[in-house]
Amino acid sequence: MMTVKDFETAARRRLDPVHADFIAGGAADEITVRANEEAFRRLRLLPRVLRGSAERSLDITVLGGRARTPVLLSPTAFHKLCDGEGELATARAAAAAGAIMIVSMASTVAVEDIAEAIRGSGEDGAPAPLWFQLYLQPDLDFTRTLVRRATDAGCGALVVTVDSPVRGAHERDLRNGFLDLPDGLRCAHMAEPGEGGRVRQIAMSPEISWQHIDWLRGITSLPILLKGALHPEDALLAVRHGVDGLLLSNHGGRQLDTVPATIELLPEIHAAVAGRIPIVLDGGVRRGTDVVKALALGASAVGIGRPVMWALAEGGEKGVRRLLELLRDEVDQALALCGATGVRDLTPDLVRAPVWPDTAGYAVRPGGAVS
Ligand SMILES: Cc1cc2nc3c(=O)[nH]c(=O)nc-3n(C[C@H](O)[C@H](O)[C@H](O)COP(=O)(O)O)c2cc1C
Ligand SMILES: O=C(O)C(=O)c1ccccc1
Repeated sequence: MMTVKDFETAARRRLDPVHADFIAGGAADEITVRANEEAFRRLRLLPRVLRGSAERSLDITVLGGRARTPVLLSPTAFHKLCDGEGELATARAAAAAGAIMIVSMASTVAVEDIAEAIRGSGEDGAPAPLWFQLYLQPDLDFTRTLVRRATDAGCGALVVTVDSPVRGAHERDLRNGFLDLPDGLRCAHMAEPGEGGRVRQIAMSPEISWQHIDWLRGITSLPILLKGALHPEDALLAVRHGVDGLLLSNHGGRQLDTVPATIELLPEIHAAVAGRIPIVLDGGVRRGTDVVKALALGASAVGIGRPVMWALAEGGEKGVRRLLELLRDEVDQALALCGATGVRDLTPDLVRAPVWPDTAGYAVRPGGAVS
């Protein structure tokens, strides 16, 4: 396994095709799924030379969380579809790599058990942080309980997904009839306590509004990241509502199809928040050079979704370890070739974009410069 692509190919061979489609698929025509990767490919790196970059560090600190790599694990549902150990395997691999892992609300292992599995396993006895992803539920008492569970388990931040007032139209799943988890698997956070307890469905609720963010702000002192706000006006509103960070994400093209690639939106969002809160970006990150481009354009870290699922399917905990290691090596090599010693040296002038409008008819503006 030398590249992320190798994991994708290997996972396809191992997974039930219905599950492979669930992972790879997106909404409707999957235009945004493809756009995320294509947009990274269109950008070009313009390196500096002779800057003496022998000593390099990939360490980052974001929202008080320290990690040994700028690549974090975006929240993805149902890891037990890929490996019997599910999220326990993923979390062990993330801890070994010093990577931040965002536990999905739709995980097949409970956050308490995930936290327990990595306790004391980091290099200095402290693994990189776990964050918890939340779909705000109209049942606020239930939501409050989940927030408390994540907090008590030691999670360092809450990631609130706001791009899902309704579920995206996953046409592959509809055609395949993949509507529910196989027997024996369940969403650990949605089960009522006790054997044979009722398992709730995660509600995607169109009634969720900024008032709910204010409510959440009032019940927790954990940092809150908003995941899935794409419009610069919403980024500004996030700052005004006391949100601590943005996870700039189009859900890997799984919600509204035809939204822009996240890397194309980054300069605009970066300009809008003007350094007041950190931005993490996900969507289409497959190479170390993608990571470097996103960091250069203002992201504090990047997330990966599908690659983690593929690596888990290919080789369980070991697979995810290898994935994180290879991405780390690629980022390190790209840093060296850019004449950078760390994330701080990555600046927007290192990224060049076509100046002509792309086929969608809008211009890419690296660094937020108005063209
Ligand atoms: C199989 C799968 C499950 C996902 N589950 C969740 C989820 O439970 N919550 C969430 O906020 N995002 C979820 N996402 C979106 C990811 O967090 C992330 O935004 C996206 O996968 C990033 O794009 P990438 O797959 O191109 O790296 C999921 C994505 C995939 C592929
Ligand atoms: O598939 C997804 O992208 C996703 O976010 C999700 C949410 C809840 C359950 C399963 C998947």
